[in-house]
Amino acid sequence: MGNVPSTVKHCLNSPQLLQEDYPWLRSWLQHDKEKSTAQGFPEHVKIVEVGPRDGLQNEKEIVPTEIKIKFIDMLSETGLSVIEATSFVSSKWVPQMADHTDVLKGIQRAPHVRYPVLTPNLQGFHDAVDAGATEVAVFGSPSESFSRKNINCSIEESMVRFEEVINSALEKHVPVRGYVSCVLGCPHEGYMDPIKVAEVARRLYELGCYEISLGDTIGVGTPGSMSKMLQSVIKEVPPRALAVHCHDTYGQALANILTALQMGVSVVDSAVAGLGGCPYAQGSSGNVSTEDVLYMLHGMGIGTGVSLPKVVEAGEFICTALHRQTNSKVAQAQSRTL
Ligand SMILES: CC(C)(COP(=O)([O-])OP(=O)([O-])OC[C@H]1O[C@@H](n2cnc3c(N)ncnc32)[C@H](O)[C@@H]1OP(=O)([O-])[O-])[C@@H](O)C(=O)NCCC(=O)NCCSC(=O)C[C@@](C)(O)CC(=O)[O-]
Repeated sequence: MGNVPSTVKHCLNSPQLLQEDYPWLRSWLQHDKEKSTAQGFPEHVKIVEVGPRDGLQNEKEIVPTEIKIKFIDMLSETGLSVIEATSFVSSKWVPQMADHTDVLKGIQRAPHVRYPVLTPNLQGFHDAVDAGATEVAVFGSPSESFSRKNINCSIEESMVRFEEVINSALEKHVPVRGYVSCVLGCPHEGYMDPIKVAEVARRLYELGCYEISLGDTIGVGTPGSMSKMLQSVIKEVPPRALAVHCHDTYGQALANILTALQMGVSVVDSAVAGLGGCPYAQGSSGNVSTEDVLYMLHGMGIGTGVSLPKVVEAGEFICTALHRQTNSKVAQAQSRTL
């Protein structure tokens, strides 16, 4: 094994799926004849790619619209089934998303891909539908302070707005996803009571959101706090309707995701190259990188339908455009190895 690059040595027990990503690994990989999905984990995980929205919304320099469009078009070729494209929020609040209509109209929609967009209120919802959105997401928080800082209203006011959006959306047969931010900690209030998290998740679910994404917005969670929070949320919302959305500020994201998968969650939000951060959550770093999530899942024999090499390519494209190094460990390892 002397000539085997160190990044590859780590893969020696990895199963079939990782070999499909990287045929050049095949000669080094031990062939495990048995079905190698790790026990207690789902066989398939849906990845929700949030790079074009959560990944870019906090970028100081405005990313040209054509770069965003090309980025999304590249992601559409990777096998991803959901790519969050942009957000219909106030351009005074988030200037980076001001080109939402042009982005949504400019992308080449692949038939197997859904392109949800964020809509905090009815104005955003109507603008989104006029621009061609066929799926939207509302975003709330169990933290009163974060709600006011992020969407300029109290939790109760936000629920009224979300109900309006959800009712209008359902009338038009537009599915709505619900985010709950700061589920493992808030930049303003610190510890978040899992009961409060569960309450907001339940309300969004009861209002008609088909899926609730639980966001560790500032990436402070650990497998312990993730497990405690999920135990509480699962009492109110079934795990099949839950997703986890982990930022990687403290390097805990993959461990937190693994914990969620063991508890029955099978939808994971991530951003190519680990881009991202919330403009109203100081100190938050990027999302967990899609490349790293795919590498872990495929290495465990869990299917995603997504091509890791194509995602790495999309990551290289956007990092070049942003004049930035990737945050993905897998992409970094690839560039050292190849
Ligand atoms: C929610 C608002 C719009 C309320 O903004 P507001 O200022 O309170 O709204 P308002 O109703 O008082 O209206 C004031 C002005 O905003 C306009 N306005 C009103 N609504 C819209 C709209 N939808 N789109 C465009 N413009 C809008 C409205 O037309 C008016 O314009 P003016 O008359 O002054 O010219 C504002 O606070 C906002 O845009 N916030 C930005 C929130 C945001 O995008 N945050 C980041 C995403 S959330 C996140 O990152 C967390 C998440 C989801 O990723 C999960 C995680 O990581 O954990």
